[in-house]
Amino acid sequence: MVVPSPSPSPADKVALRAELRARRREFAASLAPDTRKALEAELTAALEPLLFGASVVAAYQPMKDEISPLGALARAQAMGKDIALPAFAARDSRMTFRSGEASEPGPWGLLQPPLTAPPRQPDLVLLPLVACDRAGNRIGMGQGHYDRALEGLRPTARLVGIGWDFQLLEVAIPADPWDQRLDAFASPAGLKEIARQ
Ligand SMILES: Nc1nc2c(c(=O)[nH]1)N(C=O)[C@@H](CNc1ccc(C(=O)N[C@@H](CCC(=O)O)C(=O)O)cc1)CN2
Ligand SMILES: Nc1ncnc2c1ncn2[C@@H]1O[C@H](COP(=O)(O)OP(=O)(O)OP(=O)(O)O)[C@@H](O)[C@H]1O
Repeated sequence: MVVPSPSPSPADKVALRAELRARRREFAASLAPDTRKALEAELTAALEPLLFGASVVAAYQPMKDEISPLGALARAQAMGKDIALPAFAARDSRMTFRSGEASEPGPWGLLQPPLTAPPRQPDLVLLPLVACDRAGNRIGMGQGHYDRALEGLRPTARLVGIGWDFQLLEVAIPADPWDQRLDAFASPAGLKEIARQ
């Protein structure tokens, strides 16, 4: 008898993270620079309508395999919005969002605003991700940085996961109790709103 496969168990989150990180690495390595630029421009276009309604837009300094949200951030800045980026005092400290240029090396290998820059409460957060599913469950880098930082921002902040098209999975991602669900996923293919359950 063929038994339909159940949704993945929590252990599968670890396996999915490893698998999708590998896919992200291979995909990014396969992109010619012009192709990558064109895909990132499509992402900016997909995000633009969301920027108008926001006051404070948070994004991230991309790692080499991640799609860049910096085009959208530049658009937001040109519209006169406040922009913010993640910052950490130390590897084990809580992530905060701060305004200012990503000018200082951070403890996780990413440039960040100086810790003297003012903290911000974004109402639109563009989140990096390894993968997400159609219900808005997200797999990140596995440190819980966003889950913790976003706790206090709900329900006002809109959470939009950002990725290459294939990072939106058809399989369900097992949700942990602390996981913050996404409101939408944006990629070069466009913006997909997540239906509220
Ligand atoms: N571009 C980007 N910025 C981000 C995140 C992210 O996923 N992507 N984060 C999401 O929460 C936060 C930072 N969290 C991170 C958690 C783990 C690793 C990490 O494991 N990086 C390396 C190892 C480098 C190291 O250990 O110093 C790796 O890729 O293996 C990086 C960032 C905030 N900023
Ligand atoms: N709100 C929270 N309070 C306390 N611990 C938390 C909270 N959110 C996450 N954690 C801890 O962080 C760890 C990693 O969580 P998870 O695997 O969901 O990270 P992630 O969403 O993939 O990573 P990131 O947000 O950094 O990209 C979990 O083991 C959990 O114990």
